[in-house]
Amino acid sequence: MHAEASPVVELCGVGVRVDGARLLHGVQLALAAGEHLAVLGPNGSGKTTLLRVLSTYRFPSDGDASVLGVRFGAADLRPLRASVGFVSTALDDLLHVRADALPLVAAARRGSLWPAPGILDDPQVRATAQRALERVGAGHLAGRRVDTLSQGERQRVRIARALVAEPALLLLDEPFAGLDLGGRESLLRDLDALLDEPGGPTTVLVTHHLEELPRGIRRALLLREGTVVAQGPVGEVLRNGPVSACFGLPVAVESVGGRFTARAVTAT
Ligand SMILES: Nc1ncnc2c1ncn2[C@@H]1O[C@H](COP(=O)(O)OP(=O)(O)OP(=O)(O)O)[C@@H](O)[C@H]1O
Repeated sequence: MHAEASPVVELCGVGVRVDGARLLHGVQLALAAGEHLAVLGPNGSGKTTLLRVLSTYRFPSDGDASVLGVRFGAADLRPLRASVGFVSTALDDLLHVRADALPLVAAARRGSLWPAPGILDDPQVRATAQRALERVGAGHLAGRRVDTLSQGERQRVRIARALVAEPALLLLDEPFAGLDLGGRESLLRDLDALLDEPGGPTTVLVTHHLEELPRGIRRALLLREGTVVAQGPVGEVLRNGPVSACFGLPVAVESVGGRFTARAVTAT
């Protein structure tokens, strides 16, 4: 078990190389319990690779990594995985599943995709799964078949499946991909509430878009070509200079009421 004071995430000089390609290089990161981080960067900058390291499924080629107090290479990482929720449409197992949301969420509590017959007979399992749906504003979807849900609704079911195991670390890879403006804003509100929960999971959210940061995320890390361009409090990192350097074009960043917007600046 990890000590209470251990950082949730600690990366020291972490690099990932695959077949001679350098996907990440020299990443330093420390996250304490309750600190939420946004990882931003252009396509191919290494965001998903970083999440895979944090999920413990990608072992770094260089440097030291610890998640929830367990150091990579020093202990079996598999038991740790139950405490890390990883939500990604790339791992999409929910697109064609002909089952209702509630048993699917309950199944995730046992680490499986397909709900075993009678899984909801246990009132505690049922209540836990219902609560996980409610935490992401999806309690009303409990009896809906997942393959009939909209993108935004299905995304909530994915997040509920991650939450039902009570993870200490929640990794969200582009949670707003495919959502329209209303869907994005609605999911943002639900994530805001989740991030504000006392004792809720430390969350790392990957996105390309500054507009997609819940207010509860107070730290940001900018990646470009596998290297950290800047990291720190959102108010310091999400500024014209660092964001322009990260995306490789002049960008004007604005912040209104804790939300950010970015637009490319064209020469007139
Ligand atoms: N197994 C692999 N072998 C070689 N290169 C890889 C492998 N996996 C990823 N890459 C490359 O590593 C780079 C970083 O990929 P990654 O998916 O982490 O980027 P990303 O920032 O999440 O991109 P996107 O925003 O497009 O999803 C990309 O150039 C990608 O092509």
